[in-house]
Amino acid sequence: MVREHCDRTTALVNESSQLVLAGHVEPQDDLRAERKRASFSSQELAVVLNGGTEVLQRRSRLISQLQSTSWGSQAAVSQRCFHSREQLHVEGLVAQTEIWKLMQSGALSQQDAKDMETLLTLPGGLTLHQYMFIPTIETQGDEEQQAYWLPKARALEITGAYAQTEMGHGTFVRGLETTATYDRASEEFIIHSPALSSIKWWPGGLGKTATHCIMLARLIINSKDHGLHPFVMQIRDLHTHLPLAGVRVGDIGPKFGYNGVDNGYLMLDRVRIPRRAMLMRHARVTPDGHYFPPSAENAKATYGTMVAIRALLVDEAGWVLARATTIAVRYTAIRRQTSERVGDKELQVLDYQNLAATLLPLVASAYALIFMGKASSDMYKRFEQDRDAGNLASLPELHVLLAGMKALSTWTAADGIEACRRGCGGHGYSALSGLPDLYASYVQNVTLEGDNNVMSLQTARHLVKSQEAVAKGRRVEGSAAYLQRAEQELHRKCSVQAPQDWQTAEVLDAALRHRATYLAAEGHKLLLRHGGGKINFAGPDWNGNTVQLIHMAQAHSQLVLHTTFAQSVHQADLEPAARAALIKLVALHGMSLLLRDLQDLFMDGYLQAFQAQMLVQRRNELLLELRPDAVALVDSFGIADYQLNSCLGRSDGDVYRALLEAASGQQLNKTEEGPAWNAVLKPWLDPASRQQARSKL
Ligand SMILES: CCCCCCCCCCCCCCCCCC(=O)SCCNC(=O)CCNC(=O)[C@H](O)C(C)(C)COP(=O)(O)OP(=O)(O)OC[C@H]1O[C@@H](n2cnc3c(N)ncnc32)[C@H](O)[C@@H]1OP(=O)(O)O
Ligand SMILES: Cc1cc2nc3c(=O)[nH]c(=O)nc-3n(C[C@H](O)[C@H](O)[C@H](O)COP(=O)(O)OP(=O)(O)OC[C@H]3O[C@@H](n4cnc5c(N)ncnc54)[C@H](O)[C@@H]3O)c2cc1C
Repeated sequence: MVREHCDRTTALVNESSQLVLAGHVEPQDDLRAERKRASFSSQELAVVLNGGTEVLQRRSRLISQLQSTSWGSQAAVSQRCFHSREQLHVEGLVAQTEIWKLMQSGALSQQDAKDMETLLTLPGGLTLHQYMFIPTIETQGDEEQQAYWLPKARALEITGAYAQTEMGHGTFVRGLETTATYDRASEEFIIHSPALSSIKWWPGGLGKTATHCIMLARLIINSKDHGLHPFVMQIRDLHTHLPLAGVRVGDIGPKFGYNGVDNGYLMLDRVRIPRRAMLMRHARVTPDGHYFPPSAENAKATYGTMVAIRALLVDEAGWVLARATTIAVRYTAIRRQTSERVGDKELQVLDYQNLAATLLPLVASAYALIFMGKASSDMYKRFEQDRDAGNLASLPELHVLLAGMKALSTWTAADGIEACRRGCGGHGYSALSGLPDLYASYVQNVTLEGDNNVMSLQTARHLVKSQEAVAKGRRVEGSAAYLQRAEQELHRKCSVQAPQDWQTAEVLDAALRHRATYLAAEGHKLLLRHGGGKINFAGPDWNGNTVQLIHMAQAHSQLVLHTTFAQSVHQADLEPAARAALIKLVALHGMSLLLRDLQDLFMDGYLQAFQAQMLVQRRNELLLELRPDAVALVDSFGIADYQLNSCLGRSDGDVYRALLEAASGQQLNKTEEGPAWNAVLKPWLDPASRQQARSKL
């Protein structure tokens, strides 16, 4: 029936094709023309961005494999937006367990399995098992504990969640309330939720999937509180999947998006777990109740899994924004709207300056974040190697860099998806565009794994401390090392004399560096003034100035992001035409960052009005120069139609046919009269039924 309906509508469209206006252009022709006029080869750039031809080939192989399954077929993927929470939950788990099976049989490597899940973009109840439960045991369990838990977790004999956040506290980790009281007589911990606010609330997979969790609880021995520690805790029976005695567990209900995942709650009534359930790589409790705390440099070891995930989130942000911009740029290149006279060729909406000024800087941000993601994961890998050799010296720098970058990257990606959606007009509001779901399931990233404001304030704390160190004549290393020259920097003025000057890397770097230095110096001064010459990192001095401090951290992270982008393009193995386009993109990125907060550069007289006008002029010229490469730039992300799952973003540009087919094929169109006809509409609208009803009165 659905198929018939679809065929009929398509036939109608074909029949009426002789009636089209003279200026009509087929969308596919528009995309073909866009590709023809690009200045570089998107295939070659895609190889560089994705890390080699093998990566791209491997990905297409994985997509073919997915398409040959019932759970990963194109039809299954495109039907997802019509499904209920329960369906999505089961579908997510089917896909994850099937992928797990392939991995265990040796048909997929661990990396293949992760990539397959990314391609499928169907999060499930096992995501936290992979990304937080297993890694926490790997990094915080001792050898014996790893040998006991990891084989079971990897074989999926148990499944885990990461239970840290509680109803009353997510941000303030030190304030969590669940207790783990040691009972020396039985050599057990008693895990208990002492208040409503202490109920674990939010952990992914905890609601209906997990049999176990990493339980973050305060360790109490002989009434002494030793603060937060991780425990591996069983919550469900392995035969029946029912909660164990003393455990109340469930799903927290529908969310803004991400609804296939069973984020859960967990309430514990004095549940006993063995002493060796406490992960003891860093801190230990002996059978007779002696506590050995972690060494000073491992003091923040309990926070380790969060740092790892923040690195992943930075890596993910650029690719998510790449998906959104691919959809929006391709669509706005085929979408034509308005001509002076009816019947003339209408303009591609991407040629309106307002759209180019929205979308092209977002394309630049996606590139910047992809390069930043690579740099962050390289940095994290180096830290892992050092950590495994017992050296944690790089953790403080890694934490402050990733905290600020997690905030900047997820804010940029989330806001960018929504801007892409709006840029697509009415069709952007349709779920068939792929953008509403992408936004709804992505925007959580500005909150989870450390709310972005809070993360920015961690970076701000470090910047203020660095300013303090410089003032006291101490050296500052790492990403804030530029503050070493704050004194000289604050006397500098912008050197721009002509619009073209804004294009040079030195000028843009200098302006972004000046802005970050100025804001750090101002933030430092502000806190000194409020503290009467002393800096307080808590209390009213700090809490009453967080707007300025967050802004300061953002300026710092933007500087790091931009310089990493510029350096990465400089070092990348690119053909000359692609390099030329990317150099322009780097410039657009820097200019867009400056234009967003231009007032900062006026505050201390760094910039003059004529220089600001030149910046706007040069940015506008750059939009025109980059416009012919817009489609090639998004094609270069190399994102397959399968993964885009969007009627608007499809690579052949056949958008309108795709919309019609997807709309007419859906469940609500299963019957011509619609599901409400018989019971609801018919008694009102059908004259015979009305007559019958009246005669019964
Ligand atoms: C194509 C690629 C795509 C790949 C696909 C990948 C897809 C990704 C998939 C990922 C799936 C995972 C989904 C994740 C789901 C969400 C899970 C959660 O939310 S779980 C729940 C997540 N929950 C959260 O994130 C909670 C957020 N809250 C917190 O993290 C903390 O409470 C706090 C950091 C805000 C404060 O902590 P507090 O203890 O009060 O600390 P103070 O402020 O007093 O500062 C004292 C000192 O400590 C220092 N320091 C601090 N942290 C760290 C660290 N980590 N380390 C080192 N140091 C650290 C700090 O710098 C300072 O140093 P100094 O200045 O003295 O030298
Ligand atoms: C989809 C999703 C999945 C999640 N998955 C997990 C999981 O698997 N495991 C888990 O343990 N947790 C999980 N969480 C919880 C998540 O980590 C927390 O929601 C997050 O850390 C924010 O904490 P909160 O909710 O307490 O926000 P709050 O801290 O209550 O934030 C409320 C507001 O107050 C502001 N604020 C709070 N403190 C400060 C401060 N010190 N300074 C300035 N502003 C402040 C914030 O910026 C925010 O605007 C998940 C959350 C979501 C949304």
